[in-house]
Amino acid sequence: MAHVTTVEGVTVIATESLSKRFPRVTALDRLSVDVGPGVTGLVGANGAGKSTLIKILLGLSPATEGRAEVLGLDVATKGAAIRERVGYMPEHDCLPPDVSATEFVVHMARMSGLPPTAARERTADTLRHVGLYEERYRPIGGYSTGMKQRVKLAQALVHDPQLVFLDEPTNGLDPVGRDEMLGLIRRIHTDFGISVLVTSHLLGELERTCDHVVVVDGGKLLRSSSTTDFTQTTTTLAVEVTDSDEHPDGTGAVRDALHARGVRTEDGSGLPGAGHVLLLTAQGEETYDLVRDVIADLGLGLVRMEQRRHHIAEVFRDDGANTPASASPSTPLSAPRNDDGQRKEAAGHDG
Ligand SMILES: Nc1ncnc2c1ncn2[C@@H]1O[C@H](COP(=O)(O)OP(=O)(O)OP(=O)(O)O)[C@@H](O)[C@H]1O
Repeated sequence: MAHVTTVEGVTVIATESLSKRFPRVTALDRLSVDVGPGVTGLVGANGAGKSTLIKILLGLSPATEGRAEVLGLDVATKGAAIRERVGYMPEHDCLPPDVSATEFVVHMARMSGLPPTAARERTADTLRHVGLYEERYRPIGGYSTGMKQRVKLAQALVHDPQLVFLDEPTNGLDPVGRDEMLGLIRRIHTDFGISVLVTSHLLGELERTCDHVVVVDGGKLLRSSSTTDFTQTTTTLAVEVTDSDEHPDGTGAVRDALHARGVRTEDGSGLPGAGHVLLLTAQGEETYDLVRDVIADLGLGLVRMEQRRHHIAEVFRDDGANTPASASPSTPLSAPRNDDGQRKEAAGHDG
């Protein structure tokens, strides 16, 4: 296990062969992973072991085997010290309906040891930061899901932690609410320098938000790498063109013209984020020139021509059994199952 400190570039969370067995289920199975500063996504299907890992890292639930450190503190013996330094946003709705956001967050700040005045000031700042204004004086019971998620986020931040664990913070939010929450999460790190471990079963949103992504399935580590490695630039070119009166299927016309010049293409329409696009392998500058000339000769407009990037979702392939699989043959991924043989809902891509 790496030496752990909060200095940029080294590990803030480290686990070594960490296992958690319940009577019928192995929730974590010899998980060894190091997480550095920044925003890290922990992605996996429902039941993959994400919440279990967070509870162990907070010192709230003992591991069956293995060990883990958070901010250099051993989770088995230093739970209280870890919880002083780490904020936690739980997955499920756990807010008291009859008190206001201000009352609740002040209470949580006081529980964290802040004196009364500091607790009130920090609460006001934090609620403003998460986007709760006048409504912060109303009882939480009348809040929307998005507002409740913001209150849960605020209470995780109010004691100015070095690190926060956010368990499925976008759960139950509509696309706009999800984007707002992801923006807030990003700013937790950029504005305050707080490191973030955020869980989700939606791969696409982690791709946009995180510096680093850890993928777990059936309690096992599938992959841990920087988001840029996940979304590496490939030599595949994505080309999208306009249609014209002469060529009502502009894409088809370009495809035929390229085929006539010996360039193979694929239809990329089914890929995440792709519209009506052609994919082809770039063989250097000549390929760009050829595509440009073909489009110009046909009198079509070029909408975009860009190098395609891998999407994190490509580490998962639906082969009928929702089996996670590798994006490349060089990183084979197993398809472990829990002890009870069940596989829960597979991790999805939110487009
Ligand atoms: N206290 C418990 N007793 C028995 N089994 C448990 C307990 N807590 C979790 N599990 C099981 O351990 C596995 C991992 O659960 P966990 O909640 O960590 O998954 P998760 O990845 O967080 O998914 P979700 O987002 O659905 O909570 C699941 O099969 C779950 O049923």
